[in-house]
Amino acid sequence: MQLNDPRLFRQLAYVDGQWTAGRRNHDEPVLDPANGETLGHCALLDAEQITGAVTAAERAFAGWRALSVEERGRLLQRWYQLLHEHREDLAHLMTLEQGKPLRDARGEVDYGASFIQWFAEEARRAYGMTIPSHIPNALLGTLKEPVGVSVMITPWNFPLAMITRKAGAALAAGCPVIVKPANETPFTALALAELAERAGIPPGVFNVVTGEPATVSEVLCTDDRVRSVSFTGSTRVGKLLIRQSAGSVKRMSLELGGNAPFIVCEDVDVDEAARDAVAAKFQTAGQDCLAANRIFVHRRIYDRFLERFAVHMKALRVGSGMMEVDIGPLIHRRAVEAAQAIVDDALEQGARLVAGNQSMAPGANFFIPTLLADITPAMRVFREETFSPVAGVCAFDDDEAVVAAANDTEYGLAAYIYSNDVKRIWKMMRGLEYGMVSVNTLKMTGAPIPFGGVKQSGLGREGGAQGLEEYLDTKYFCLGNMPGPSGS
Ligand SMILES: NC(=O)c1ccc[n+]([C@@H]2O[C@H](COP(=O)([O-])OP(=O)(O)OC[C@H]3O[C@@H](n4cnc5c(N)ncnc54)[C@H](O)[C@@H]3O)[C@@H](O)[C@H]2O)c1
Ligand SMILES: N[C@@H](CC=O)C(=O)O
Repeated sequence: MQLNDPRLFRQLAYVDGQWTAGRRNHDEPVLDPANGETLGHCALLDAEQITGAVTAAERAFAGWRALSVEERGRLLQRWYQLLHEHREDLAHLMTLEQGKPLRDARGEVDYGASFIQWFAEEARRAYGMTIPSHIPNALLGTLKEPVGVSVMITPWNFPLAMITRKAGAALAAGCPVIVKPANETPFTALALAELAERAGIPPGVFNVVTGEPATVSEVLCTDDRVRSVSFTGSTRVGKLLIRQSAGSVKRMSLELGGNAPFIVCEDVDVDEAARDAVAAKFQTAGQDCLAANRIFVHRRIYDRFLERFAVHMKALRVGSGMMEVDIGPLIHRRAVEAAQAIVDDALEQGARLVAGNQSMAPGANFFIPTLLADITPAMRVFREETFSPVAGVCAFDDDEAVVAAANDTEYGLAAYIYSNDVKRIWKMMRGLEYGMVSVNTLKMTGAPIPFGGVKQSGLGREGGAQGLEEYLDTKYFCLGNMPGPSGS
């Protein structure tokens, strides 16, 4: 692997400041999704080694929480700077293991780094409060304290930002962290560990464990010393982690699947809306929790929208992320088969194939952008998060009906509205059962905003002031029998 700094390519787990192999060198290959070649191996730690990571984090907790916010902030700022200095290497590692175009990978390094900087500053504002006393001669108030050892289980689609959005907050709050990245994309996470070490983050404070997912989660979610579990991934695995963590009643933050509606009203510029819908659908090859999954278009502009959508979609270049492309490979062959099954199901049930010819795919893991018109709620493309470059579009006539159709899902992460009528936008926005609604723009995320969903899309928020709260407990205090006036 050609990196400017070869030491960023780590194949061992990082526990208590030590690069750690699996017992008997137990490991598994990590493949380049663009060509199936082996990039390297990730260590498979056993249950005892995972427990060792909890012990290390628990040991490191006292020292880390005792640092002033300025000292923790300085270390995090140094980590942030190192991410920028090594932006090109991090982006290369990410493209190789995840497949996304290099341009997008660079964007993710910037996006991911921004969370570290944000939380390094935001930790200064972890204010408690004083409470006007109802008890004579007492002083009442609250303090914010770090929750303790925090576990982060993250997906392969955003191998860097899904870690830093959690770890930036937890570390800033004073919590030690154990990250379990997806086995498809461990190298970006391990490079983050290398840079955390160089930034001076002490041993045991930032750990990256790799292993068989079910074993790792079982050990971490059932260990009493782990006080918080933050997970980004599928709703299926999220539910499993809730069950595993129930026995020890942990704090849980869950960023789960989405099934985003993209609603286009008839008063918009049709070409611009179609261009944005294409971008919202095909970002990260459709493997994005914010991807427009169901596109609802007012009947008056339906045909023209489909025509413009197809034009913009066909302009997307598909190929290895190392080349000048817009869409890289899907993460593995199973994802290609799943996308094809969703297309087949829709066609069998009467959807219209407007564009998309899978015979043009440049390799086994690639899926050619596909446009299906006239989709209905009976189809999988409507009900499921497709997580692939398959776009499903249908027409609507009435605002109330389209909001009801958009809400007809167990998910509630993000929704999009395109219109120029402010009263109509407001009414729709209030009616949509989603954690995030983006109006006339695709760009809605960033470090200062509370990212998260409702319904089965998750619990809690990441980013913004709310993101820090996920790693803080509120301690109430009552100082009784104090001199002086009370209740003021
Ligand atoms: N809401 C968000 O912010 C957000 C962001 C990114 C991805 N996602 C969601 O993530 C999903 C895609 O990611 P994915 O395929 O990596 O999800 P996934 O649930 O399969 O995997 C996520 C993580 O869980 C681990 N895991 C898998 N099976 C497990 C098991 N049986 N026990 C314990 N851990 C297990 C994986 O190794 C990985 O680290 C999509 O549903 C997407 O919407 C959500
Ligand atoms: N695109 C999302 C991640 C979802 O997959 C983000 O911006 O955080």
